[in-house]
Amino acid sequence: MSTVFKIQQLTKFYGPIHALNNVSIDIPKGSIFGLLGPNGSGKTTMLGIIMNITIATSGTVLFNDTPLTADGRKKIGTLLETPNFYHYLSAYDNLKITATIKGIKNPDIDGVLKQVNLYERRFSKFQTFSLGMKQRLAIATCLLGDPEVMIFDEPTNGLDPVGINEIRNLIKSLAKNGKTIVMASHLLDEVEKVCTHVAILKKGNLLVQGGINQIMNQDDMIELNASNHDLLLETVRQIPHYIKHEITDNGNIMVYVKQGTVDTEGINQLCFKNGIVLNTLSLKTESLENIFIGLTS
Ligand SMILES: Nc1ncnc2c1ncn2[C@@H]1O[C@H](COP(=O)(O)OP(=O)(O)OP(=O)(O)O)[C@@H](O)[C@H]1O
Repeated sequence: MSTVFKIQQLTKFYGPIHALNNVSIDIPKGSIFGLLGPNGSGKTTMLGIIMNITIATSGTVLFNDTPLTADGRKKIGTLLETPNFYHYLSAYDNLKITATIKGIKNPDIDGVLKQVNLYERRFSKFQTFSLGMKQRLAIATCLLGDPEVMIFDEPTNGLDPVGINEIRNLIKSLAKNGKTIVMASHLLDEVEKVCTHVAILKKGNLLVQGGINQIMNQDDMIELNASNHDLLLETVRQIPHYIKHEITDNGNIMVYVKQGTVDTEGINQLCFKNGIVLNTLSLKTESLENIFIGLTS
């Protein structure tokens, strides 16, 4: 996978505030790249530097292996804040005006409206749109110049679950059609469901980056319980590839085994051989939220 953005040793000071500390990130072509971090961790600063809006104190950003030029900038669509739309004009007319302001010649407005699934409503007034539709129209403005990369800051901010789902599906379909998406988000569940790659920042430091599967590639967990709790506690240590166990809030036993080795049938047989009848046996996966909290707390 080639790299769209190569961010190298980026450092940013705002006066005494150290917003980014020697951060290096590779953003692969075709990825949906989630930039995560608690408030004030440097996400917006990072996006600003990528877009040449904010000047780095030191470090470099390469776009397709070269420093970002005005021509390169045209290949990047950004949605860092919600654009102003005319409430009494249609989706079509709003996009026509945006294209004129952006100096885009012969914009494919119909094509863009189809991509964001608003073509059927192209002649409806903006004020009749749901929040999700308004945000899809905002994303449509980024698509007007047919960018290679799209950068979003909190793209589902303020949307209800239906709107969030609409944007999630749209982002996935844009990536399927070859766009690279970079998005800053607080919503870990959203990132887990949408992103192919993530980087986690904390106080300007990069904690982890990589493919979502690689980052989520934690040990397997099995939740167990039986009426003979004490005997079960002794037995769990005999489970092949046992690492550790914890007691959960509801009194079950969470057993961690080496990733990819879990054998639920074997665990059931082992318990039964030891005179234990399990009343709970379920395979669990670590959520990105748990990993994030573990890394940032
Ligand atoms: N223009 C500025 N002047 C001074 N300090 C700034 C400026 N912009 C950001 N900062 C500081 O830099 C640090 C990183 O801020 P940044 O907005 O990049 O983080 P963030 O992860 O995007 O936060 P949030 O999730 O709250 O938007 C914070 O301490 C912030 O207060």
